[in-house]
Amino acid sequence: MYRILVADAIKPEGLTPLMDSPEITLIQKTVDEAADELDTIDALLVRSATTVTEDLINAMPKLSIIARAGVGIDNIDVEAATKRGIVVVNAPDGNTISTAEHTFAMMASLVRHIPQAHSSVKNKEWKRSAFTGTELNRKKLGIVGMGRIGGEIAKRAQVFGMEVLAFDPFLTSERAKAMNVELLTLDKLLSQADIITVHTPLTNETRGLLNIDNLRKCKKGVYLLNCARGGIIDEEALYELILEGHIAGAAFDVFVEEPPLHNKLLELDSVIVTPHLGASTKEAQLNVATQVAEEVLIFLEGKPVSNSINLPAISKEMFQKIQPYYQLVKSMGATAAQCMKEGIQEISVTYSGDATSFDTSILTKSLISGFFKTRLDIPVNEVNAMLIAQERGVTIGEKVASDSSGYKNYIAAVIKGDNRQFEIKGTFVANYGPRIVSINGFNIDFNPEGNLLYIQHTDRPGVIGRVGKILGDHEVNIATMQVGRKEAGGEAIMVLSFDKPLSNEMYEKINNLDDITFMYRIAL
Ligand SMILES: NC(=O)C1=CN([C@@H]2O[C@H](COP(=O)(O)OP(=O)(O)OC[C@H]3O[C@@H](n4cnc5c(N)ncnc54)[C@H](O)[C@@H]3O)[C@@H](O)[C@H]2O)C=CC1
Ligand SMILES: O=C(O)CCC(=O)C(=O)O
Repeated sequence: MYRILVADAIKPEGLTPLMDSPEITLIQKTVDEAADELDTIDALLVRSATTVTEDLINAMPKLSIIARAGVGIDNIDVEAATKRGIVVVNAPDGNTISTAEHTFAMMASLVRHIPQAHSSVKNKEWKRSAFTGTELNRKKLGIVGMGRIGGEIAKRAQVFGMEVLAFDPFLTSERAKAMNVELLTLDKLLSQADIITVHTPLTNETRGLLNIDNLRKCKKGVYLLNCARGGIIDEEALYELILEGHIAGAAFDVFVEEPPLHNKLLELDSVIVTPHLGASTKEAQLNVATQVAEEVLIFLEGKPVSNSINLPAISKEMFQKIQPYYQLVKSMGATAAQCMKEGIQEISVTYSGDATSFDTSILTKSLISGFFKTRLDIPVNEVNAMLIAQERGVTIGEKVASDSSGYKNYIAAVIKGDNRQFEIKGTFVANYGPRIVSINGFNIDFNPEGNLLYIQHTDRPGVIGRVGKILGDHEVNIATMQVGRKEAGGEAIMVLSFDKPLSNEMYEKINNLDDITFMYRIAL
């Protein structure tokens, strides 16, 4: 049974897949109202009203997924979530069109003074010349942040006869050409545009991206819009430059402080505002609610999500391809961790054969999480595996190789420890499952599952029999047993599996036998 806290106003129709699941209880309360039950919550759904801080995350020990019904994730401490192994998902394109349309409506309102004229007429005035506006036709629109929303605004602007300038450090010139926009530096865009609109996320790089210094480079009489996030355009600087008459006016949907109770911009007639309404349409709210509900459901079913902020995106088709290898790599990591009782410096993973036909980074993360899970008592999964390795100074390597040693697919991991190296290789055999096929150069073939005992010993007659006798004398049933060696009379290995974990007594008895070099209990 999973308990999901829906902390903000998310359209109920979109949540139907969650409501219909017998495995799920939906709790529709704010975080404050749910204070007494935060420790029971498995999943948290928010819009922008709830700030998901590290403290809130820590108050929810069972939390495994945070879903943002919208795009911006600046209200979520993603770093704190990642550290805890909590997946963060959003709804990246459900509100794109609504936000682009809202920005466009704001732009038209701004240059034609529609809100001011509206208020004036409602006040029984009839001042026509006071509200003389400017055409959009043949004006230059500067778009800062040419992503999904920026792109939709560009299309609409072109239909209105505008020339579109763009600044986006991640936009290629080919893409800019295809969109028929002129890619410029920020300074050039600022100096050429008649109207400037920002559509970046709010990050450390974009906070104050438009500030007192570079806004002075704008043409006199420029109009500015912020329908992305409060703070991308410095509010103080804008206020000052409007008072100076350098900037003609601005349209803001978003503010540093929301609601903007202490914002001086609201005192200015030439500033028009809306209360963060970009995504507030029936369509967008249904889209984002449906997207996050589906993601949460998929996640709780143990399948990879598509719109994660802190995990690589995996489509359903890709998941089908990758799924067989999940268990294999997890158990490879866990086996290595239990056979290496020392600090480690490096884990490198090599993929060959069919295992190279997709993005393997998620598998490497799974292998690393399998490794650290057995060593740490904090939740470790694909979300925080890399961070955990990095914090412990472990270097991670990933490569592909053409030689798959005769297997259809082949995954090899080498773990370098402080004193020695451990090598493990595995494959997935259709209709048969995951198999470990080599450990430290010994060929072997076993199913990495359950309670295992790995024994390295001298290849001499009677060793296997003596191990078997001790176990038989104590009524311990051996479920499976595989052996491997490099050469007759040298070192050999055996891997046994049991229905129950092997007791300390049994372990000691076998370990004390002659010819045993070393052995490890492995729980998978
Ligand atoms: N007012 C509202 O209700 C809404 C506001 N938003 C805001 O709009 C933002 C953009 O949304 P999308 O277009 O869907 O995101 P997106 O990820 O598709 O586009 C963001 C673009 O910003 C660019 N960018 C990143 N850093 C930059 C920088 N330093 N300078 C210039 N460009 C930079 C990226 O390369 C990307 O192309 C969201 O992050 C969110 O904060 C989104 C939806 C609704
Ligand atoms: O939830 C909302 O209405 C805000 C939407 C938004 O700002 C976003 O999706 O980034």
